[in-house]
Amino acid sequence: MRISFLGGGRMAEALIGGLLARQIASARGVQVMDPDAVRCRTLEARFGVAAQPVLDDAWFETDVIVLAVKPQHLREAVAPLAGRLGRILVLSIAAGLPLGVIGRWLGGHRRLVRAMPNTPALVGAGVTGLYADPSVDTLGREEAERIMAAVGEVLWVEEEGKIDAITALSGSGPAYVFAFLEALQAAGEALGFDAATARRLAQATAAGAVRLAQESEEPLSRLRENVTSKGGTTEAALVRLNERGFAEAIREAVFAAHARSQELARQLGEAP
Ligand SMILES: NC(=O)C1=CN([C@@H]2O[C@H](COP(=O)(O)OP(=O)(O)OC[C@H]3O[C@@H](n4cnc5c(N)ncnc54)[C@H](O)[C@@H]3O)[C@@H](O)[C@H]2O)C=CC1
Ligand SMILES: O=C(O)[C@@H]1CCC=N1
Repeated sequence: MRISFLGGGRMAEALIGGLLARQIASARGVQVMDPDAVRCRTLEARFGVAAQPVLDDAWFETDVIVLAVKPQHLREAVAPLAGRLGRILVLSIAAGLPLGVIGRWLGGHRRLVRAMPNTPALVGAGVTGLYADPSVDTLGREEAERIMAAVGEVLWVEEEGKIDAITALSGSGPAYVFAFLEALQAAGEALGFDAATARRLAQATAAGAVRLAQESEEPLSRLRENVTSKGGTTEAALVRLNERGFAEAIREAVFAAHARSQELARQLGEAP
Protein backbone atom coordinates (compact mmCIF):
# COMPACT_ATOMS: atom_id res chain seq x y z
CA MET A 1 0.00 0.00 0.00
CA ARG A 2 1.21 3.54 -0.75
CA ILE A 3 0.43 5.90 2.13
CA SER A 4 0.97 9.65 2.39
CA PHE A 5 0.83 11.41 5.74
CA LEU A 6 -0.29 15.02 6.19
CA GLY A 7 1.43 15.81 9.49
CA GLY A 8 4.40 13.85 10.79
CA GLY A 9 3.98 14.20 14.57
CA ARG A 10 3.71 11.67 17.36
CA MET A 11 0.74 9.68 16.03
CA ALA A 12 2.04 9.63 12.45
CA GLU A 13 5.38 8.33 13.75
CA ALA A 14 3.63 5.52 15.64
CA LEU A 15 1.66 4.55 12.54
CA ILE A 16 4.68 4.64 10.23
CA GLY A 17 6.62 2.45 12.67
CA GLY A 18 3.79 -0.11 12.78
CA LEU A 19 3.21 -0.09 9.02
CA LEU A 20 6.88 -0.74 8.26
CA ALA A 21 7.33 -3.32 11.03
CA ARG A 22 4.34 -5.31 9.74
CA GLN A 23 5.35 -4.78 6.11
CA ILE A 24 1.99 -3.25 5.24
CA ALA A 25 3.94 -0.57 3.43
CA SER A 26 7.57 -0.31 2.41
CA ALA A 27 9.66 2.76 3.30
CA ARG A 28 9.51 3.72 -0.41
CA GLY A 29 5.70 3.63 -0.26
CA VAL A 30 5.42 6.12 2.62
CA GLN A 31 5.60 9.89 2.14
CA VAL A 32 5.20 12.58 4.75
CA MET A 33 4.45 16.28 4.48
CA ASP A 34 5.11 18.35 7.61
CA PRO A 35 6.07 22.05 7.63
CA ASP A 36 8.45 21.31 10.52
CA ALA A 37 11.74 20.47 8.74
CA VAL A 38 13.19 18.99 11.94
CA ARG A 39 10.32 16.48 12.12
CA CYS A 40 10.93 15.61 8.47
CA ARG A 41 14.62 14.90 9.09
CA THR A 42 13.77 12.84 12.19
CA LEU A 43 11.30 10.65 10.26
CA GLU A 44 13.67 10.23 7.31
CA ALA A 45 16.52 9.20 9.60
CA ARG A 46 14.40 6.81 11.67
CA PHE A 47 12.41 5.09 8.92
CA GLY A 48 14.04 5.92 5.58
CA VAL A 49 10.73 7.38 4.31
CA ALA A 50 10.46 10.52 2.16
CA ALA A 51 9.48 13.50 4.32
CA GLN A 52 9.36 17.11 3.20
CA PRO A 53 7.87 20.44 4.22
CA VAL A 54 6.01 20.98 0.90
CA LEU A 55 3.31 19.13 -1.03
CA ASP A 56 4.44 18.01 -4.47
CA ASP A 57 2.80 15.89 -7.20
CA ALA A 58 4.61 12.74 -5.99
CA TRP A 59 2.91 13.02 -2.58
CA PHE A 60 -0.46 12.60 -4.33
CA GLU A 61 0.67 9.36 -6.04
CA THR A 62 -0.76 7.27 -3.23
CA ASP A 63 -3.60 4.95 -2.22
CA VAL A 64 -4.33 6.51 1.17
CA ILE A 65 -3.77 9.92 2.74
CA VAL A 66 -3.67 9.99 6.55
CA LEU A 67 -4.65 13.32 8.12
CA ALA A 68 -2.49 13.49 11.26
CA VAL A 69 -2.62 17.21 12.05
CA LYS A 70 -4.13 18.82 15.17
CA PRO A 71 -7.85 19.61 14.65
CA GLN A 72 -7.19 23.35 14.99
CA HIS A 73 -4.74 23.24 12.04
CA LEU A 74 -6.60 20.82 9.82
CA ARG A 75 -8.71 23.22 7.77
CA GLU A 76 -5.67 25.19 6.65
CA ALA A 77 -3.65 21.98 6.17
CA VAL A 78 -6.16 20.24 3.87
CA ALA A 79 -6.99 23.30 1.74
CA PRO A 80 -4.32 22.40 -0.88
CA LEU A 81 -5.79 18.86 -1.19
CA ALA A 82 -9.24 19.93 -2.43
CA GLY A 83 -9.88 18.87 -6.02
CA ARG A 84 -6.69 16.75 -6.23
CA LEU A 85 -7.84 13.52 -4.57
CA GLY A 86 -9.62 11.44 -7.21
CA ARG A 87 -10.11 7.92 -5.74
CA ILE A 88 -7.61 8.36 -2.88
CA LEU A 89 -8.93 7.15 0.49
CA VAL A 90 -8.58 9.84 3.17
CA LEU A 91 -8.20 8.57 6.73
CA SER A 92 -8.52 11.24 9.43
CA ILE A 93 -7.28 10.67 12.97
CA ALA A 94 -8.14 14.22 14.06
CA ALA A 95 -10.20 14.42 17.26
CA GLY A 96 -13.66 15.96 17.15
CA LEU A 97 -13.95 16.62 13.42
CA PRO A 98 -16.89 14.91 11.69
CA LEU A 99 -16.44 13.52 8.19
CA GLY A 100 -19.06 15.98 6.89
CA VAL A 101 -16.83 18.88 7.94
CA ILE A 102 -13.62 17.33 6.60
CA GLY A 103 -15.38 16.39 3.35
CA ARG A 104 -16.49 20.00 2.91
CA TRP A 105 -12.95 21.26 3.52
CA LEU A 106 -11.78 18.74 0.89
CA GLY A 107 -14.15 20.16 -1.72
CA GLY A 108 -16.82 17.45 -1.41
CA HIS A 109 -14.56 14.36 -1.23
CA ARG A 110 -16.54 11.38 0.15
CA ARG A 111 -13.96 8.56 0.22
CA LEU A 112 -13.36 9.24 3.90
CA VAL A 113 -12.75 7.21 7.05
CA ARG A 114 -12.53 8.65 10.56
CA ALA A 115 -10.29 6.91 13.08
CA MET A 116 -9.61 7.51 16.77
CA PRO A 117 -6.40 5.78 17.95
CA ASN A 118 -4.56 6.30 21.24
CA THR A 119 -0.93 6.77 22.26
CA PRO A 120 -0.20 3.13 23.22
CA ALA A 121 -0.06 2.85 19.42
CA LEU A 122 3.52 4.06 19.95
CA VAL A 123 4.34 0.60 21.30
CA GLY A 124 1.95 -1.33 19.06
CA ALA A 125 -0.63 -1.65 21.85
CA GLY A 126 -3.22 0.89 20.74
CA VAL A 127 -6.93 0.55 20.23
CA THR A 128 -8.62 2.43 17.40
CA GLY A 129 -12.26 3.17 16.67
CA LEU A 130 -13.15 3.43 12.97
CA TYR A 131 -16.11 4.90 11.10
CA ALA A 132 -16.44 5.03 7.31
CA ASP A 133 -18.59 7.31 5.18
CA PRO A 134 -21.38 5.00 3.91
CA SER A 135 -20.12 5.47 0.34
CA VAL A 136 -16.73 3.88 1.14
CA ASP A 137 -16.45 0.41 -0.41
CA THR A 138 -15.11 -2.77 1.19
CA LEU A 139 -11.63 -2.19 -0.25
CA GLY A 140 -11.49 1.26 1.36
CA ARG A 141 -12.61 -0.14 4.70
CA GLU A 142 -10.01 -2.90 4.47
CA GLU A 143 -7.24 -0.40 3.68
CA ALA A 144 -8.18 1.76 6.68
CA GLU A 145 -8.39 -1.28 8.96
CA ARG A 146 -5.00 -2.64 7.85
CA ILE A 147 -3.36 0.71 8.58
CA MET A 148 -4.79 1.06 12.07
CA ALA A 149 -4.38 -2.64 12.92
CA ALA A 150 -0.63 -2.11 12.43
CA VAL A 151 -0.55 -0.40 15.83
CA GLY A 152 -3.10 -2.41 17.83
CA GLU A 153 -6.74 -3.47 18.04
CA VAL A 154 -9.46 -1.98 15.83
CA LEU A 155 -13.18 -1.57 16.40
CA TRP A 156 -15.66 -0.43 13.72
CA VAL A 157 -18.71 1.62 14.65
CA GLU A 158 -21.72 2.12 12.38
CA GLU A 159 -22.72 5.50 13.80
CA GLU A 160 -20.28 8.40 13.60
CA GLY A 161 -21.32 9.81 17.01
CA LYS A 162 -19.78 6.74 18.61
CA ILE A 163 -16.34 8.02 17.59
CA ASP A 164 -16.80 10.87 20.09
CA ALA A 165 -17.53 8.24 22.74
CA ILE A 166 -14.44 6.24 21.73
CA THR A 167 -12.40 9.44 21.91
CA ALA A 168 -13.59 9.96 25.49
CA LEU A 169 -13.01 6.35 26.54
CA SER A 170 -9.93 5.00 24.80
CA GLY A 171 -8.56 8.03 22.90
CA SER A 172 -8.07 10.11 26.04
CA GLY A 173 -8.14 7.03 28.28
CA PRO A 174 -4.38 6.46 28.52
CA ALA A 175 -4.15 9.83 30.31
CA TYR A 176 -6.63 8.64 32.97
CA VAL A 177 -4.54 5.52 33.49
CA PHE A 178 -1.33 7.55 33.74
CA ALA A 179 -3.02 9.90 36.24
CA PHE A 180 -3.97 6.83 38.32
CA LEU A 181 -0.41 5.48 38.12
CA GLU A 182 1.00 8.87 39.12
CA ALA A 183 -1.27 8.90 42.18
CA LEU A 184 -0.33 5.32 43.09
CA GLN A 185 3.36 6.13 42.71
CA ALA A 186 2.96 9.26 44.88
CA ALA A 187 1.22 7.22 47.58
CA GLY A 188 4.07 4.69 47.43
CA GLU A 189 6.60 7.48 47.87
CA ALA A 190 4.59 8.80 50.83
CA LEU A 191 4.97 5.33 52.35
CA GLY A 192 8.75 5.58 52.08
CA PHE A 193 9.72 4.08 48.73
CA ASP A 194 12.01 5.95 46.35
CA ALA A 195 10.34 7.20 43.16
CA ALA A 196 11.74 4.45 40.91
CA THR A 197 10.62 1.65 43.23
CA ALA A 198 7.16 3.17 43.74
CA ARG A 199 6.75 3.56 39.97
CA ARG A 200 7.87 0.00 39.36
CA LEU A 201 5.40 -1.37 41.90
CA ALA A 202 2.55 0.75 40.51
CA GLN A 203 3.23 -0.21 36.88
CA ALA A 204 3.70 -3.91 37.55
CA THR A 205 0.44 -3.90 39.50
CA ALA A 206 -1.51 -2.22 36.70
CA ALA A 207 0.04 -4.42 33.99
CA GLY A 208 -0.65 -7.57 36.00
CA ALA A 209 -4.23 -6.58 36.81
CA VAL A 210 -4.99 -5.74 33.17
CA ARG A 211 -3.49 -9.03 32.00
CA LEU A 212 -5.52 -10.94 34.57
CA ALA A 213 -8.67 -9.17 33.36
CA GLN A 214 -7.83 -9.91 29.71
CA GLU A 215 -7.24 -13.59 30.40
CA SER A 216 -10.33 -13.99 32.57
CA GLU A 217 -13.97 -14.60 31.68
CA GLU A 218 -15.08 -13.20 35.04
CA PRO A 219 -16.81 -9.81 35.31
CA LEU A 220 -14.47 -7.07 36.54
CA SER A 221 -16.48 -6.79 39.76
CA ARG A 222 -15.66 -10.46 40.56
CA LEU A 223 -11.95 -9.86 39.98
CA ARG A 224 -12.16 -6.90 42.37
CA GLU A 225 -13.98 -9.02 44.94
CA ASN A 226 -11.30 -11.73 44.64
CA VAL A 227 -8.73 -9.23 45.97
CA THR A 228 -11.01 -7.96 48.72
CA SER A 229 -10.93 -10.06 51.91
CA LYS A 230 -13.70 -9.38 54.43
CA GLY A 231 -12.33 -6.95 57.02
CA GLY A 232 -8.99 -6.83 55.18
CA THR A 233 -6.69 -4.19 53.70
CA THR A 234 -8.34 -3.83 50.28
CA GLU A 235 -11.75 -3.27 51.82
CA ALA A 236 -10.29 -0.46 53.92
CA ALA A 237 -8.91 1.13 50.72
CA LEU A 238 -12.08 0.70 48.61
CA VAL A 239 -14.27 2.24 51.32
CA ARG A 240 -12.11 5.38 51.02
CA LEU A 241 -12.26 5.36 47.21
CA ASN A 242 -16.06 5.07 47.32
CA GLU A 243 -16.37 7.81 49.94
CA ARG A 244 -14.35 10.06 47.61
CA GLY A 245 -16.64 9.28 44.64
CA PHE A 246 -14.05 7.40 42.57
CA ALA A 247 -16.48 5.87 40.04
CA GLU A 248 -18.48 9.10 39.69
CA ALA A 249 -15.28 11.06 39.08
CA ILE A 250 -14.29 8.69 36.26
CA ARG A 251 -17.78 8.89 34.75
CA GLU A 252 -17.76 12.70 34.89
CA ALA A 253 -14.29 12.81 33.34
CA VAL A 254 -15.32 10.59 30.42
CA PHE A 255 -18.51 12.60 29.88
CA ALA A 256 -16.50 15.85 29.89
CA ALA A 257 -14.17 14.44 27.22
CA HIS A 258 -17.20 13.29 25.21
CA ALA A 259 -18.79 16.75 25.35
CA ARG A 260 -15.48 18.35 24.33
CA SER A 261 -15.16 16.03 21.33
CA GLN A 262 -18.70 16.96 20.27
CA GLU A 263 -18.06 20.70 20.58
CA LEU A 264 -14.63 20.87 18.85
CA ALA A 265 -16.06 21.30 15.34
CA ARG A 266 -18.55 23.94 16.51
CA GLN A 267 -15.72 25.84 18.18
CA LEU A 268 -13.92 25.94 14.83
CA GLY A 269 -17.07 27.53 13.40
CA GLU A 270 -18.28 24.36 11.66
CA ALA A 271 -21.67 22.69 12.00
CA PRO A 272 -21.37 18.88 11.65
N1 LIG B 1 -2.05 12.43 21.01
C1 LIG B 1 -3.08 11.61 21.17
O1 LIG B 1 -3.28 10.94 22.22
C2 LIG B 1 -4.05 11.40 20.05
C3 LIG B 1 -4.11 12.29 19.00
N2 LIG B 1 -5.03 12.13 18.00
C4 LIG B 1 -5.12 13.07 16.91
O2 LIG B 1 -4.00 12.88 16.08
C5 LIG B 1 -3.68 14.09 15.42
C6 LIG B 1 -2.19 14.33 15.54
O3 LIG B 1 -1.88 14.41 16.90
P1 LIG B 1 -0.38 14.26 17.43
O4 LIG B 1 0.40 13.38 16.52
O5 LIG B 1 -0.50 13.95 18.87
O6 LIG B 1 0.11 15.79 17.25
P2 LIG B 1 1.58 16.35 16.97
O7 LIG B 1 1.54 17.80 17.39
O8 LIG B 1 2.64 15.46 17.52
O9 LIG B 1 1.68 16.28 15.37
C7 LIG B 1 1.02 17.16 14.51
C8 LIG B 1 1.99 17.48 13.36
O10 LIG B 1 1.27 18.24 12.39
C9 LIG B 1 2.21 19.14 11.81
N3 LIG B 1 1.49 20.19 11.09
C10 LIG B 1 1.04 21.39 11.56
N4 LIG B 1 0.48 22.10 10.55
C11 LIG B 1 0.55 21.33 9.43
C12 LIG B 1 0.15 21.49 8.08
N5 LIG B 1 -0.46 22.61 7.67
N6 LIG B 1 0.38 20.49 7.20
C13 LIG B 1 0.99 19.34 7.60
N7 LIG B 1 1.41 19.13 8.87
C14 LIG B 1 1.19 20.11 9.77
C15 LIG B 1 3.02 19.62 12.98
O11 LIG B 1 4.27 20.18 12.55
C16 LIG B 1 3.19 18.33 13.79
O12 LIG B 1 4.40 17.67 13.48
C17 LIG B 1 -4.55 15.18 16.07
O13 LIG B 1 -5.58 15.55 15.18
C18 LIG B 1 -5.11 14.53 17.31
O14 LIG B 1 -6.44 14.98 17.58
C19 LIG B 1 -5.85 11.04 17.97
C20 LIG B 1 -5.80 10.12 18.97
C21 LIG B 1 -4.92 10.23 20.10
O1 LIG C 1 -6.72 15.30 23.90
C1 LIG C 1 -7.05 15.21 22.71
O2 LIG C 1 -7.79 16.05 22.19
C2 LIG C 1 -6.56 14.04 21.87
C3 LIG C 1 -7.68 13.20 21.38
C4 LIG C 1 -7.61 11.94 22.15
C5 LIG C 1 -6.35 12.02 22.87
N1 LIG C 1 -5.76 13.16 22.67
